[in-house]
Amino acid sequence: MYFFWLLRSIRPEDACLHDMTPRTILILNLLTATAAASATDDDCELYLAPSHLKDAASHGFGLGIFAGRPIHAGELLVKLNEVLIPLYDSSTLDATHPPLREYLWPTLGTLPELAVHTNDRLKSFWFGGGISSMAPCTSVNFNVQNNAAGELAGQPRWNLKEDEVVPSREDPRAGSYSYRHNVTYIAVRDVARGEELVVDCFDDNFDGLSLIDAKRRNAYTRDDDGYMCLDNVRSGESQVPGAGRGLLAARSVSKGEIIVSSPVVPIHRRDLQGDGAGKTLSGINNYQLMLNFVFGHEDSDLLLLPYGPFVNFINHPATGKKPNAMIKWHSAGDRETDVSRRMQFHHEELFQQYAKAVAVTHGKGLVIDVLALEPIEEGDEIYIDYGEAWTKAWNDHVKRWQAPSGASHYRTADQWYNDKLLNANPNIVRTVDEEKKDPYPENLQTMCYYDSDANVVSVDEENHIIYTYWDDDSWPHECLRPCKILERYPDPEDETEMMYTAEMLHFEGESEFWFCAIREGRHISRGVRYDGILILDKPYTHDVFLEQAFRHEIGVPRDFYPKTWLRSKVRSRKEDESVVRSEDVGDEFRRKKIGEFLTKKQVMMQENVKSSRADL
Ligand SMILES: C[S@@+](CC[C@H](N)C(=O)[O-])C[C@H]1O[C@@H](n2cnc3c(N)ncnc32)[C@H](O)[C@@H]1O
Repeated sequence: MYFFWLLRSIRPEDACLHDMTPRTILILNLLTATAAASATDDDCELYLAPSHLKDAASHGFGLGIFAGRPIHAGELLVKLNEVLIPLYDSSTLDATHPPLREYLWPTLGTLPELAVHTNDRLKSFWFGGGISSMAPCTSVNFNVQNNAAGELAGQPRWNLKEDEVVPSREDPRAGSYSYRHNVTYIAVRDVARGEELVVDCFDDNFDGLSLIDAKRRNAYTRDDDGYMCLDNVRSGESQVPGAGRGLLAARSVSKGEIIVSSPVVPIHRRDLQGDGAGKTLSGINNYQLMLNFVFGHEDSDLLLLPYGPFVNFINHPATGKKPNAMIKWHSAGDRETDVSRRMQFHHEELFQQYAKAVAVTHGKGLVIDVLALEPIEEGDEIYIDYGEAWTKAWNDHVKRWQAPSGASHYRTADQWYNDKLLNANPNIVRTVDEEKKDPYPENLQTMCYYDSDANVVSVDEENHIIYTYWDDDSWPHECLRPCKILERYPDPEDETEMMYTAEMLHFEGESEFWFCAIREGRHISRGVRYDGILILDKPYTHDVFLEQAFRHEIGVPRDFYPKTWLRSKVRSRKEDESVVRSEDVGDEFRRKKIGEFLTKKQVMMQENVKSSRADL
């Protein structure tokens, strides 16, 4: 049963992983960790370099992530463990299709527990730097797969490692960074040294054949154009009290050395603002949490989101401490390059464009370098100066902060699970009758996975339609909805386990066209196992939705932004005809088409719902 819990998010099509138990995966992880340790000093475990695939397959642009040593099937790429930034109710992103849209993933399917927080479940996304954003994706011939919050590799489902990373709701830091991290990938087959990482997605445009071609190419070496080793850093708990995670040096770095580099994706400031439609962005400054992770300047509407590995972890130093690093634009120097236009990763011509045009330019990368300002020892945290505007905003925020009512008792669902794991009998969910005597905290609700394809098995004496859906081979993880637990009884096949009867409930404002909408009648599921029931935060109750949560971009020095990007300059000058506009950028520079953001099954389900409603 426990094994099933761990494996439940593996889809049937992922045949190679199907054959592996979590135990096998764990053993493989241990074995491969040893292999990694024995790599020679010259080897860089993982590196960035111009992507062969994006060049060959007309599929995106710029840099890719490469294996500097062989990676074995089942190995978890723990090193590249990224912060997960959620975006909620982001209907504007759909309408304008900014470049950022191509770096986002749907929460439904992979992380439905994030989607259930908001009204519009199809408009909530997650962003992760590193592999999630840089690796090309394909539905065939991929070599790594998202580890969906740690489930595949036998890690705890709830991706909080240390409880103290989450601030108390009484603290002004509440909701100011993502509490979710540990976005990792697992190798689904052996990956050769020098091979580019390619992730699993539902994009059919890219058949993966070029991957075979790319595998034949020689591995890059440190001297090659665009090679950037990722071994200098790792993520870990920040040394700034209460600041969450931070970027730590994994080896000593000399003054003047480039610690890590990252491409950035341009975003228009309005794309992180609320459109007034949803409840999500109702705070004092009305911004998505993502604002706290982007670079920007108060005189510009152009924001830059770093999407390379590790860079989203960099903090501002604690009061009284100095930054030991700074960002600068990447420079390839005067070297002649034979890297093609598509593979080029730093398009300085964007400096000649207006902010408005840059913000809608798909596929032309810019790269920043993080430069050491002083010698940095292994284990030291790497800090950059977030700038005066940020520091003032932060200090004002701390002064203004008033803990919301009930803050001292507040626990997120993740924390609640962590507490619960410490107690006996963790696998019991309370029935409605038990809840009357022993309620769950007010901000939490019971939610059940639900299969809209479930078959009616009977109608009970009160005319309730009874469905059963539990099927170990096809985990119905697309649909998650509030439910109440009517009864609990021992599993007839294994008396040590419990089964549940649950009634599915409606979401507030649920659309009848949603493919997870409940069909007619009361929907009561029998035979639900513990794995099918989650205790989750009620919509809009999580710290990330706090009205007064801190929101401010990371400030760049004024001279870091070219004049064309600054608001005052644009206003005071007529548009220059020689300035390149976004229309000049062809479609071939788009990163990837993740199109509908729904899985194929979800699209089919949605169409079925619509056509069956139309027939009525
Ligand atoms: C780009 S993120 C850095 C990564 C972040 N620490 C995390 O765990 O996701 C920026 C956020 O980190 C926190 N932070 C960074 N430097 C800080 C500092 N000196 N003091 C307090 N909070 C800080 C703030 O919440 C800020 O909005």
